[in-house]
Amino acid sequence: MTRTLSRAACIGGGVIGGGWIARFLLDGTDVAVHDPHPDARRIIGEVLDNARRARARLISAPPVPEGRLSFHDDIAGAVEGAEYIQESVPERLDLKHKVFAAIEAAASPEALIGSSTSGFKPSELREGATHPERIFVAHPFNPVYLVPLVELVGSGPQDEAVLDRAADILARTGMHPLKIRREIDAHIADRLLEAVWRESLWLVKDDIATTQEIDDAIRFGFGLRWAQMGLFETYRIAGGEAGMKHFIDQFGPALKWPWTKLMDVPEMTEELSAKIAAQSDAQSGQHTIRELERIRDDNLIGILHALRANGWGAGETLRAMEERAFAQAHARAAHAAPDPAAPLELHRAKVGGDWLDYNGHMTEFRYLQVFGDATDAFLGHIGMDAGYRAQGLSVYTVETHIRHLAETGAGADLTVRTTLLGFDAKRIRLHHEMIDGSGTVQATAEHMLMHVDTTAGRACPMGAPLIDRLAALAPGQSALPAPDHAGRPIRDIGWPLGEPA
Ligand SMILES: NC(=O)C1=CN([C@@H]2O[C@H](COP(=O)(O)OP(=O)(O)OC[C@H]3O[C@@H](n4cnc5c(N)ncnc54)[C@H](O)[C@@H]3O)[C@@H](O)[C@H]2O)C=CC1
Ligand SMILES: C[N+](C)(C)CC(=O)CC(=O)[O-]
Repeated sequence: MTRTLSRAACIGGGVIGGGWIARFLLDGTDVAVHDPHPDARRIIGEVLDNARRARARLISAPPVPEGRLSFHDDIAGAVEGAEYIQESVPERLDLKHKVFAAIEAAASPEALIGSSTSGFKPSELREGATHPERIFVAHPFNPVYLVPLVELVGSGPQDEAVLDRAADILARTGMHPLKIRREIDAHIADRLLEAVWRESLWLVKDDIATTQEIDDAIRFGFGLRWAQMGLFETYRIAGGEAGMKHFIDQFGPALKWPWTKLMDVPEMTEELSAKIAAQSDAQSGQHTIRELERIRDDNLIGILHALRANGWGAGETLRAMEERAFAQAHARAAHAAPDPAAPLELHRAKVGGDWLDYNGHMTEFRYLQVFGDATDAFLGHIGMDAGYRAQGLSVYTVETHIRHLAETGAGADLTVRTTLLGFDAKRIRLHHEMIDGSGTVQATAEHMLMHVDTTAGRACPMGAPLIDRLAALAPGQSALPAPDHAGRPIRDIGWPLGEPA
């Protein structure tokens, strides 16, 4: 299992700093924050609420125990003992220099210092620094707790090692680090975004389109394509069978046509600013910013889930993050020391909003998912880990009986209590009880598992440590009262009609 960053410091906890804080905390890292804003705790708390909600919907693995959040009156207090420091103060170079000076005065010499800057180059950020080589750009995207990209920029080849260390740390939090080859104002993504932004300002200024119409042109059209194939792959397809070469031959000359004002920025007068703000209010003013954040988050999660299902782009980053969360959960289960004379609590889950069916209840396959994950947690607990499976040995479920006992709704915090109902050389019989936060039993499941030689494709006796761990659990587990429904089939209701049941 890869190691979680133990302590991070976040200097600045606004829109972006708040997102960083959430990403680190929800990954189990302790986060020390300095932000002089009088409402910093409230604002960060609200961002965290949205981030927790999003994370529970994003990945089905049991949540990693959150890190500890602490607030500090000065930068020195926040950076003390931090392995990784992220600066997210307003985009002013003089302010960033002051902040770096305060960080350097108190931070450990090994600590990495990333800056969220959208536009400044590392060489500018480093002016006056005592250890300039460890200051680099780590430019994230809003919301930082959901969007995986982070652009990493150094000042030259000598910074490779620092960027590699940062990439390793940030990849472990589920990010997709993109190392930029050479420093440049506004890195890669903001240069692209600024081009679209400048054209959009012209369209509003010249009364060609409103903010709503421009957003529709993006979200009903090319914006849908960008999340999955970007620009060049999309245009390759647009070249037809002849591909990119044909595309360039056809549309290359258009770049000389008067389609674009990209080199020319409209002056941001009071009038233009007020016009944009009024149109934006008309477009979205019915929602609070926090509501808009939740709408955005739910849509992003849906897109990420679709990409994960297709094994594509940012979906691959999500899959890796989820696998890591499951591996951490299984490792926790393997090291857990629950009372062997009581049902074993080895798995937890939260019901995501997209887990519901048309009745507003948790949909059927999610029950099997939660019970399946609880079985995996149990198997991890008795020592069936990746190393065991690598020997060509595993466990297959050969029979399942689920009872649905309550109307499990969105947001329910589920705990699964597992009882070992029996085992022999090749089989394990398990009972799971799924309870919600109030202790109400939502569902139960009984499974028969078969130990198999996966290469030969047939059942075979279990090896150590499984059989030894099962034997150790047996005295306590067999003393528990067996559930009265254990071993019962679904009740006969009489068939053909009229025949006694
Ligand atoms: N907002 C965005 O969409 C993005 C912003 N960024 C970059 O992130 C950085 C921060 O931007 P935002 O979060 O949008 O700004 P913001 O204005 O929302 O937050 C800045 C925070 O820094 C705090 N602050 C001010 N002086 C401070 C100091 N001396 N020490 C500690 N905290 C201090 C403020 O109280 C505020 O909470 C900027 O460099 C920006 O370019 C990067 C990606 C996206
Ligand atoms: C507008 N912005 C330049 C601050 C945007 C970014 O830096 C990245 C983002 O999240 O769009």
